[in-house]
Amino acid sequence: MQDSPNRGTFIVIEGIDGTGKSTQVRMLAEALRADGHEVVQSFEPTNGQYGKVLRESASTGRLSIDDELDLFLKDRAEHLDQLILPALAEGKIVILDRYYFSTMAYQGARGLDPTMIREKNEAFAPQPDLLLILDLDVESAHQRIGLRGDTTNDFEKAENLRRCRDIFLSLKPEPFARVVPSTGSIEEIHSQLLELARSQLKSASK
Ligand SMILES: Nc1ncnc2c1ncn2[C@@H]1O[C@H](COP(=O)(O)OP(=O)(O)OP(=O)(O)O)[C@@H](O)[C@H]1O
Ligand SMILES: Cc1cn([C@H]2C[C@H](O)[C@@H](COP(=O)(O)O)O2)c(=O)[nH]c1=O
Repeated sequence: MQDSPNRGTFIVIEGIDGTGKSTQVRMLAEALRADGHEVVQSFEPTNGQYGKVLRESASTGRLSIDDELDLFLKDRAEHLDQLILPALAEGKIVILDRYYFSTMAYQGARGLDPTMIREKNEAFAPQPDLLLILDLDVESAHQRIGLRGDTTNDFEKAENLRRCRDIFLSLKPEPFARVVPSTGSIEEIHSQLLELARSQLKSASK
């Protein structure tokens, strides 16, 4: 899909469950607003009609792989249409907690070909300007999920997350991707992400 001209900046934060994505999306959005930017923050799966079904399936039992892929694609198309593309067209910064790289990783970990998943997504979903992949070993990620007060769900089984992590790391050579180790403190990781985002905004304004 072609990028539209005069658009805002599209930043995506990815990684396996428990790496700190939601924490960092919130902090990055606040810091960029403090810099004077208009920022829209959001997440996938959304709380829309398709996203709700997917969220429920994490505790009630996963759908068939075909139905799961179909619903993630529909949820994303609706998200792009209703929120992401309008905000970018207005020149805003959009920061997402998960996007189609999660589909490559999680539905790829269930056996689908990540390249096929990517092609299906990129037929309608624009690439982000900056993809920040938080990387953490599965054991530490599970500890953090436990500290948050949650038990692990059907998407978060250790073997599944190991495969997801490998697929996320396979994206490292992409020119728009940066892998950031998530082993440091929340503040340390925030500083790194903010520096990468500011540098992206600076190069886009040249
Ligand atoms: N760098 C860090 N060091 C220690 N704890 C952290 C760090 N980052 C986040 N946490 C804590 O780990 C837990 C999980 O963080 P968070 O919910 O942001 O992760 P997430 O990647 O969004 O998870 P999920 O994908 O499951 O929604 C939270 O309790 C958060 O406070
Ligand atoms: C976008 C997307 C998400 N998932 C999975 C990954 C998570 O385990 C759950 C819920 O997300 P949250 O960030 O923990 O709230 O959904 C997926 O399998 N495929 C996707 O495309």
